[in-house]
This record gives sequence, C-alpha cells and structure tokens, in this order.
Amino acid sequence: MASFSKKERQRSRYRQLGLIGQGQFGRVFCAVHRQTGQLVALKNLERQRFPTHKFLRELRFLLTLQHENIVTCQALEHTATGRYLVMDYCEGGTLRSLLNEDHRLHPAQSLKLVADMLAGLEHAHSQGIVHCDIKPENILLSVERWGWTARISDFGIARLRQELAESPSGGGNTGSPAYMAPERFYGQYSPAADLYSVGILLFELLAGYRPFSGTPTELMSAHLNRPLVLPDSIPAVFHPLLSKALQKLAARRFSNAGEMWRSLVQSATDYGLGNLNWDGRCPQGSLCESRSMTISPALPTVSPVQPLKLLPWRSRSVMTLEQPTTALAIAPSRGTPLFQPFPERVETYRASGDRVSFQTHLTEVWPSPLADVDPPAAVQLPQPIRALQVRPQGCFAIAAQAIYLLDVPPSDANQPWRCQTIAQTEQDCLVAIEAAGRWLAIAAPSGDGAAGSLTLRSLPDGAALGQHPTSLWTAPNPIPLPVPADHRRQLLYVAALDGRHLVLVSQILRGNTHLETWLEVFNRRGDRLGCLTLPVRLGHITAASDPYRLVACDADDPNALLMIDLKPFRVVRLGVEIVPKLLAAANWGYVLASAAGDLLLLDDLGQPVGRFQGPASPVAIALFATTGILLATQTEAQSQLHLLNLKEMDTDLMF
Ligand SMILES: Nc1ncnc2c1ncn2[C@@H]1O[C@H](COP(=O)(O)OP(=O)(O)OP(=O)(O)O)[C@@H](O)[C@H]1O
Repeated sequence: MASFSKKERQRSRYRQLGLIGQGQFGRVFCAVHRQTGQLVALKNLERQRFPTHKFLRELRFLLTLQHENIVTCQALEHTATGRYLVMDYCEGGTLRSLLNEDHRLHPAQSLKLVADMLAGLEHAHSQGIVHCDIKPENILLSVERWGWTARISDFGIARLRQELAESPSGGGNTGSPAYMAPERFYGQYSPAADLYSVGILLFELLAGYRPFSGTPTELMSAHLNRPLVLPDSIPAVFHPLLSKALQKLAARRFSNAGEMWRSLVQSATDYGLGNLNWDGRCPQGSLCESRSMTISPALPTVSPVQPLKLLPWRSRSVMTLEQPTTALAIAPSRGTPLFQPFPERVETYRASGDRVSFQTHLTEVWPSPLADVDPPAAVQLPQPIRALQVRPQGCFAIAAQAIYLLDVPPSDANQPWRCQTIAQTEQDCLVAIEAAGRWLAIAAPSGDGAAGSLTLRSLPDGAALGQHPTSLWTAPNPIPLPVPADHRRQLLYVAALDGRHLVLVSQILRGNTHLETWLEVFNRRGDRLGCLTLPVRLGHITAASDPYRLVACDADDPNALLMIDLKPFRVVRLGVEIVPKLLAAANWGYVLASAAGDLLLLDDLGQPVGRFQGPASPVAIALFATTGILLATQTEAQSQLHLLNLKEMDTDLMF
C-alpha cells in the first residue's frame, strides 16, 4: 500500500490510516491528527501534476467556502516532500460508489441528498463560485444516523462568476459530458449550469439511469437537442421540477439553487414525504442560508435492487438435542488438512446455560444423525455461558462476569475435563481473546454504569495457564474508559483486530438519548490509538475475517447492514432482505439469519449471493472450514442442530 515516505511521516502532524483514493493530481489519504485525534482527508497535490497557480486557485475557493454541504479545507500541510490540502473527511465514500452498489436508495434519501447539494451550491453561488463539475464522483457522503449527508467536493475546475462575466466563453469545456448543461459545450458557465447537473443527478437517483447516454459527441447532441423524456418510474409530482431543471435554455431553469430547493421540498411534500423534517435554517442572514434536512426514523435507507429468489434448503443433517443451545463454537478438527473446504469430522463445543459439552461428529453420514466418534465430554460451570471462543489453549467459555478455560477434552472418557477460572469481574463484561490466544481484553462498565475500564492481560499457553492462581487474572490496573461529563457509555462490543490491536465499540448517551457510537482502537499495551465516531446506533456487531473490518446491524433500520472499515475509515450501508437476528463472518463473506429462519449469504463486498428458507428460530451459528455451517435452533417444541455444506447449495459463490 502506498504510504508517506519516512521523512514525510516524521514531519507530518497527521498519522495516516490508509490510502483512500487517487485523483488525477495525487493521492488522498485518510489520516488522524496526532494531538486532537480528528479524522481528516489529506489530498496530496503533486507539484509536477498540479502547478502552483492551480493549487493556489483551488485553495482560494476552498478557503472561501465553509458550509456543511461542502467538503471544506481546514488547513494546508507542507512536509519535506509534499503539500497537502487538509480536508473534512467523508467516511461514506462518493455518491458514485453508492449508485454502483446493487441497492436502491429510498426516494426520501435521494431527495435529501439532492437537497443537500442544492444547499451547498446555494452557498457557493452566493460567494460567486460556480462549481462546473457536479457529478456523483464529486459528491462525498458523511454517514448519518438515518442515511447520509451529501457534501460537494473537488472545486478543481470551479470558476468565479466574475471571471465568467469578463470572458463569457473563455472557460473551455472541461467537465463530464453526461452531466453538462447544453451551454457548457460552448464553454459557457453559470450557476444555472450547476443546477442542470443537479437535475441530471436527481433524474438518475429517481430513475436508476441518466436521461442521456452515449459517446461524448452523442451526449453533446442529446443535451443540446434531444427532448427530455421523463419515465413513469419517476413519480409524476417530480416531473415539473425535472422539466424546469433540465431546460435547454439556461434562462428557463430555476433562477437560483434556493428556488430549486423550495420546489424540491414542495414536490416531496406532495409525494407524501411530509414526515421528512425539511429544516430550512438561516443562521447568518439570507445570503448564507443553510438548509439541512433530516429523515424520519420510520423510513428505510436502502433496499436491494433485485430480491434474491429462495433456493432449496439442503440441510445435511439434523440432530435433536435435549437442552437448548446458548452458544456454539467449532474447533479446527485435528488431522484435517488446513484448506479442505468441508472436513470429514467436526468438533463442536456447545453451551446450554451453565453446561458446556464437546462432541466430534462425522460430517459425511447423510441422512442419518451425526455420528459420535471421539468420546463426548461435558462440564458444569458456575455461571451461564454467553459465548465460546476456541483458541490453541482450549475453549474459553465466557459468562457475564467470568471467563473459564476448558482444556482440550481428554481422549480417555474416564478422565475429567479440566476447567479453570481465568477472570472474574464485578460487572457484566465484554471479552475479546486474540486469535492465537496470546492475550485477552476485558471491558467492564464502572460501578455507576457511566464510564468503564479496559483490562488487558497476556495469556500463557495452556500448560502454563494451569499453574497460575486465579488472582493473577483479576485486574490490578484497569485502563479507565472515560466519557465527558453528563454522558454515559454503554459498552457494545470488543474484538481483537490483529495480534497487537483491539477495537472497543461503545454507545455514548446523554440521559437515554443516543449521541454517537465510538470505535476506539487500542494497542495491546492499552494505549488508545484513536477514536472513530459514527452517528449511527449499532445493533449486533461482528468482526469480519478481513482485519480491521466490522459488520454491524443498524439499530434504527432493521433491514440495513453496515460494513465498517477502520483503516482507512470507510462505512458502507447495505440494504438486506431480511432482518438479521444472527450474523457470522466467513472468509468469503457473511451469513445472516432471521428469526423466521431466512438465511442470507453476502459476499465479502456485501453483495447477496444466496438466500434459503432454513429452520425457524435460530439461536446460535458457527461457521467452519470454508463451506460448513452449524446452526442451532430453538422452538417451543425442540432444540436442533443443523449441519450444512454450502458447496451443496445453489449459491453464486465459487468455492
Ligand atoms: N474529503 C474526502 N473524504 C473522503 N474521501 C475522499 C475525500 N476527498 C477525496 N476522497 C476520495 O479520494 C478519491 C480521489 O479524490 P480526488 O478529489 O483527488 O480525485 P477525483 O475527484 O477522483 O478526481 P480529480 O483528479 O478530478 O480531482 C475520491 O474518489 C474519494 O473516494
């Protein structure tokens, strides 16, 4: 991966989290300010490709423009070998990437994004600046609790209205033909040309395609001469708005962005989206009018474009159990080649309340119940078990206020199954155990429930662990997890990201009101390396097999799933067809299960690749090898364990 040179790194006030893009003038990095922890985008403007006069020009525009719907420039960073614009960071990517996904935005979201763009343009135009290149690639997104905020970026070819007045056709015709107003092909720029581009974008958002397509020459001819055809798929209430925005003659379009904004609000209200909170604020007088809009919590954000058809469910084997399952884990089978897609044997750990059992099953015995080969083992623990994590030392059984380690089960059925208490806490805690079993992290709320603490401990290998007294594992020096005064922290999730880092996810509240979600990264010494914040309220969270990626349900939108990359910070919101109750990550993607038993498979980019109607009421899921799934279900009548081999199902996955 590209990175700063050593010299640059030494001098920069920012620590880079990763490369996020490459424009024609240089690379863009996601970075964090070393002192304040603020997240920024550093846009490297290479001297050879971006001459100083162009650089100063873009900088002049950016410094003039300070608006919530414009990606503003905060500072200039000069290091030994480069110069960077320090920009607001937009973790939601570009509108182009959102449009490219296989998802349809709810019309309310599309309208909100267009309203945001118009608010940003109104500000730019009021400062005498015409953007000249409005297109989805130049609209960046910040993730909000109920959708996104659009922010206009890239004022690289922007023009001052004054310059245009002095030289009305001297601007050249650079830009993107698909979004260019007719007069732009003659080099004429005006605010009305920006509004035409917004009209094309609104058309694209509502219809799913653009009004004109083809080669640049065909596009020019279409923008200039071809009449606009508004399809039935665009609700009729938006037709007058689009017809006016896409007039061939600039003088017939909206006279300014504010007028188009008001027409959009009226059309949205007529369409029945009156429950949108169209909040027209005017903080600094009419010229700097800021218009922001929030979306009602009742509306979904995204939905899949093509619902997947249900594929036949081919459970390999079903086992009826006597007790309900509360947690499930699979050990890598001894003697199984590492990359075998579906092993002959599978060793399962299953918790049922405070009882943990171990069994080995042969997977090929179809359709009869799973066969036992190694002696099963079981142990009663002092507290009910909520999670099981298998590591080289054995299986860690995690209760609300204790962690136990179950040794690898004995091969002789007469031997007892050894178990020891690793840690005990006074409050209900969250636990992460590093993949190789080298350390564990315990996050626990403080006594008053407002803040919390984090305890990190090395874990010796299994043999040495047995010789340590339990007291070694109770925390002598926990790391405080503070919150600002009057705020409250609710711990949601902790996971090891790699051998040296972990992430702690907390919801920050004031009273009972959600403020934001914190994603704090610590190293294994307990140093807090940074904190990423998200306005979204997260539900179920799991770590993906890609390091530094979390996948989470959106607690406010039951059909949305968030893929959160921490390094660099990127958040993608996907619409899913089911309301996930269980979520598990595989090395090829994700498995989601609904309470009704719908099973949805997503690939690693979040695209749906299979959907099955499985058994209802899943309670625990464990993935093994490449294609194996073990699913525990619990109905009033019975508890069952279902074994699947995805290779035998008609998914779009290539195993
Ligand atoms: N402020 C930002 N926050 C988050 N991502 C950004 C930001 N600015 C740019 N990016 C990402 O970096 C990529 C490159 O951006 P950049 O503005 O350099 O180039 P561009 O818009 O693709 O083209 P151009 O070379 O015409 O400017 C963008 O596509 C976007 O994904």
